[in-house]
Amino acid sequence: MIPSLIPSLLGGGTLSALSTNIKLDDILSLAIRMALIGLVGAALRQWLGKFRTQLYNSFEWIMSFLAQSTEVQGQMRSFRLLTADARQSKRDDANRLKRKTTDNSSLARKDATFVENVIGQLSPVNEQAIYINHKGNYLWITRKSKGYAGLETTDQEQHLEIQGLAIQPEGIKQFIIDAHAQYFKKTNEEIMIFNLSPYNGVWYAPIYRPCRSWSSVILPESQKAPLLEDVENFLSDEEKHWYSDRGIPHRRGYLLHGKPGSGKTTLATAIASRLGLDIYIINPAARGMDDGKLNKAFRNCPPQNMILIEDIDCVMPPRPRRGRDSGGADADDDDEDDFAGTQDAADPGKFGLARSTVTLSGLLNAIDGVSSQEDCNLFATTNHPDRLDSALSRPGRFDVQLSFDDATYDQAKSLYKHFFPLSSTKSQIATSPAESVDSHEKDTIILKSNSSYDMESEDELERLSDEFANGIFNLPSAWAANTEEVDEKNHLDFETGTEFGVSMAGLQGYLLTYKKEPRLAARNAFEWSKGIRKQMQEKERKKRARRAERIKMSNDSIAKKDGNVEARNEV
Ligand SMILES: Nc1ncnc2c1ncn2[C@@H]1O[C@H](COP(=O)(O)OP(=O)(O)OP(=O)(O)O)[C@@H](O)[C@H]1O
Repeated sequence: MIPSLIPSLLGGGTLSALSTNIKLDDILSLAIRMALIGLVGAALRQWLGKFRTQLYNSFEWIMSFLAQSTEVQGQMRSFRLLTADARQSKRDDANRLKRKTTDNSSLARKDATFVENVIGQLSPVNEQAIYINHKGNYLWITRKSKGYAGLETTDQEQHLEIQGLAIQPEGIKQFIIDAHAQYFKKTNEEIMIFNLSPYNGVWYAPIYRPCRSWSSVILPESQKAPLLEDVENFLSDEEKHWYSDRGIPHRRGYLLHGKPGSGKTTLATAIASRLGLDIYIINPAARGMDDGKLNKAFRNCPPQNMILIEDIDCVMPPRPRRGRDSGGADADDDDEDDFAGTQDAADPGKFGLARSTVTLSGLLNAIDGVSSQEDCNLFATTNHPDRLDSALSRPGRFDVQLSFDDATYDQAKSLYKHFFPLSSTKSQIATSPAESVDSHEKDTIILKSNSSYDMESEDELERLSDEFANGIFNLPSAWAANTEEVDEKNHLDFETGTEFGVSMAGLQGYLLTYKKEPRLAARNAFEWSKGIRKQMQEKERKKRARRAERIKMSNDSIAKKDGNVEARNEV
């Protein structure tokens, strides 16, 4: 009946009726089917489950999942390609660092990276639902934002709305579980590092880095082993219950302090690698930071991980410049420009971010306020422990403190041996059964198999490492026989008796220039350290001259004041 009415509705002529008769039937049946689907859909939609990405950065990891699922990418008809999204969804696979490509040109590598990271990682546009079939469950995902038209909104103002069918109650849940698992998936050889957005205090997508092997951190075992044990013990269930039974917040702080480039961050990374912890890095002095964002960052950091505050002294207000202001002779003005407080307030800085306004009380509150995260290790590093407020070292905040210094003679030797291991060791490790090799030591193996020099014997390695360390510390070769005496001479120039120090980072930089020439590295060490010595002496000379100048100016000004007083008295 209905089909027969249509031709007349369309104008009724015989011609049109004849030519459209079959097509109209098709169209009609299609329309009826669509109407039915619409009706069923509308009915089902009444029962849809809904999820909004507002918790635990779920916006980030679901976007990342959408960007990396080939199934979803194939279904995506409308998309946007923004660098911000690409960064967000990028999975910076640490294994890529180790991957070998047949075409080794940097252009080919760049192309491959671009294809992997950007093309094929498309993000949905706002307000347009994408329909996906995730493991047989139908889902509607809509990206929404509270931003203003035409303006790119920040992550915080955006969310995803996920809808699923009521008859598939597990659909949304399964999708969220899978998206979460993929985002936080890492291999045993990777470590996840999270950085904080200074715009809104939300954790960015993680970057993946190869684990730092325990043996590559060259510090006395008596220094690093107890620290590892302490962290491991703290994270154990037993310890957690102990704290909770006594109503004590389950937190522990570790302060690593000392000279730059001495291995503070490296040790923290090696501990995280060893215990499989993710690292959440906070830089309170970064532009855009304030107490609120700092607090939020701490709260949103998942438990059983490591929070790492780099250069914690940067939140302290700048000290008065004693030397200049009061004429004191002990001012050290070499390093006064790294405080948050010295950032130029008027300068809008990169991306219009204002200078950090994080306060000491804000930091203390974030660390151990009532609402602060528990069950986390807090690591902080500083080159200036003397600048820290005593409130920070109050018991319960940074209970474990570890001091780091410039390289010692023994460390220099060990670093040399780490760089140029014996070729025989290489074959020994390479032929051992895979399972017997500690996974954390694997990078050492890579280092060995990449080296193309030949070290003849253990004796030669010992002799060259001595030559290297003697060269660095300007010691005659005889000193190597008496290590106790050498230890006493660490950080002193043998000839002049003046202080001399070189960081492990500095030694590493030097050895990197001789990757395949162990003998040359040992032979030239003295010349290299002589250059450093000269630079240090020059720096010291300038510092003394500046001090003398300040003292003179101060004395002149006192004399002038006294002269004025005397003149007035005479008048
Ligand atoms: N003890 C060490 N053992 C092995 N490598 C080290 C050691 N100390 C420093 N290095 C090397 O030097 C570089 C810098 O080290 P790291 O960042 O850990 O120093 P840091 O003490 O945290 O410095 P800063 O105070 O300037 O942040 C790294 O590449 C690391 O490999």
